[in-house]
Amino acid sequence: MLGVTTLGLVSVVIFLWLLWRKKRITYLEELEIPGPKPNILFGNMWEMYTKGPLYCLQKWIDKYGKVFGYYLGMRPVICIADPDLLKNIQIKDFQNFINRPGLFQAQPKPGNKMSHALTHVQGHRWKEIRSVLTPSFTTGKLKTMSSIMNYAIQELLTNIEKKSQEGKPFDVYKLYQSLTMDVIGRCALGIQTDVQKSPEEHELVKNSRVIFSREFHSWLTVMMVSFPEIETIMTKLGQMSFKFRNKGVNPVFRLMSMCSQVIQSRKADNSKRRPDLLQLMIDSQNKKVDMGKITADQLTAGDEADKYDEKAQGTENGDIKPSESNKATTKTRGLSDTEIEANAFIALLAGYETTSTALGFTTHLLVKHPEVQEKIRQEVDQLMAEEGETLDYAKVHKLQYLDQVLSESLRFYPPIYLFVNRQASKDIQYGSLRIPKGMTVQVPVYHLHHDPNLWPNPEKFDPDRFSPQNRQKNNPLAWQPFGQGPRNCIGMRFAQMEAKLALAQILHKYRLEPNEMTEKELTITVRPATLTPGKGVYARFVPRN
Ligand code: HEM
Repeated sequence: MLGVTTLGLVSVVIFLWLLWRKKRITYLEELEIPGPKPNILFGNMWEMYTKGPLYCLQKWIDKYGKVFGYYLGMRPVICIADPDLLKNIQIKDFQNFINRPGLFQAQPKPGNKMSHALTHVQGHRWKEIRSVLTPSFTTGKLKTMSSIMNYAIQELLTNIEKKSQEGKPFDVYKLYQSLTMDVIGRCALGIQTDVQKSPEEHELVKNSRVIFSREFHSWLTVMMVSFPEIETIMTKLGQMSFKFRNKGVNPVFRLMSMCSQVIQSRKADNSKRRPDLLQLMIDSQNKKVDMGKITADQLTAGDEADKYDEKAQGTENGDIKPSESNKATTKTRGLSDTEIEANAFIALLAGYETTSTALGFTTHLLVKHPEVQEKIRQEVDQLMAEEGETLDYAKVHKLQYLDQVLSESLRFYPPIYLFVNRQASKDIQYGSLRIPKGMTVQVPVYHLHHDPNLWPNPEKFDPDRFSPQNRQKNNPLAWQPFGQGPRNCIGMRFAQMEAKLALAQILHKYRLEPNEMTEKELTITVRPATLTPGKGVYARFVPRN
């Protein structure tokens, strides 16, 4: 009797659960947004898992157009590959799309430190934290950082020389990972690590590599998004698998605790003050941040002149209006200890992963295009002959062709392809498209970058797309390696300067040629949000005479 009752109850629960799921996966249909048919268990995640997200998103764009909906598990997503619509969402109506939703996981729970990191923090607090961190990336700060970057780049060059002399092919992507960890450690947190002395062994890089090691093609990701009910269990399993691959140590906790030690030691000793990101966060604790003065435009990282100027009034970009909350705010509290820790941690990871990947991708493209290498070399040689061999912020800005090459490399291989997402904070209508409150809007960065209507002959690597004359023809919203709008990448100018300083100095010293390990077509590993060279990046570094 008890058995029958239990069976009945279980059946009812399963029935209601399936009913709930059925309701969820008809949501986009109710909104009349076209898209692939979802499955009651996995939404459209199963197809993405088996065929890969790059393939699926392209197929769906081809079939349903530049605005379509699909289900990442149970989460409905509106994917928008139309730059005009994106301009509204990311820039004009930014105040209604401030938040970046978690895609594969719900937002970290409030107790989780990561919920305080700039990448995850929500609403008004995001603006406050971003306004504290933004001055770390002003022109003045970048100018002082170029010498620190150069110092680290010399160590990279020494490593390349040593490896080349050993005579065996080596993966230069790994050397780039140590470089970018070294640079971000020095520039953001003021720590001098010997990370480049032992590029394959250092604890900082080893832990970070594990954190970024998960692939999109992972059953954990599929289960996490498809069954939000068991997200906590899946998160625990994810942590266990991290620990398993990292000799029993949770790499997130390890890096967090390293950051915490650095913060404590800086706070304890005033003589350790430095003009860096960490110091700005610590100093904010004794101040009130005046949000009344800060506009959305000032928070947008851009490669033109500084926007973060206390005296600046109004907006430089006519499309960005100061938001309601900007107008209304007054002085607010600085960063708490937890916020400092979370943001030190995220700066370390963000500064390390993407910039090294961009350097790796660009190196591969340069090996394939010796004529492009040669043009950069001529530009660098000429600049160095006229202004000396030590490069700095101002000199790097004169390397116009190198800038074109980096922009084209970031178009061709955007290191981040599935992270530029926004969440609607209220119902909003664009023509026949209704975006309801809470909906996730996704920018398919890779596909925008390879859209033949936006980039003629998109599979051709052609730095001339970004020449001063041609640049004006490009739709600015069609180039999103760093996202767009006030929530774009805060480290954009930092990353560009670091990559250009490194490339200029490598090419001044070496000619890059293919060797027996160089892949004709680079294997790309598709991770949940990033693309990385799957089998490393190999080149012969031939010293110039
Ligand atoms: C080539 C290198 C880099 C690439 C391709 C890149 C790409 C991105 C992208 C696509 C976003 C999301 C933007 C959006 O949603 O509109 C982002 C956000 C972010 N990036 Fe980067 N990034 C790079 C380097 C860096 C560096 C060096 C740092 C730190 C110094 C950094 C820190 C951050 C942070 C903190 C955010 C979150 C910003 C916010 O939500 O306000 N990134 N990045």
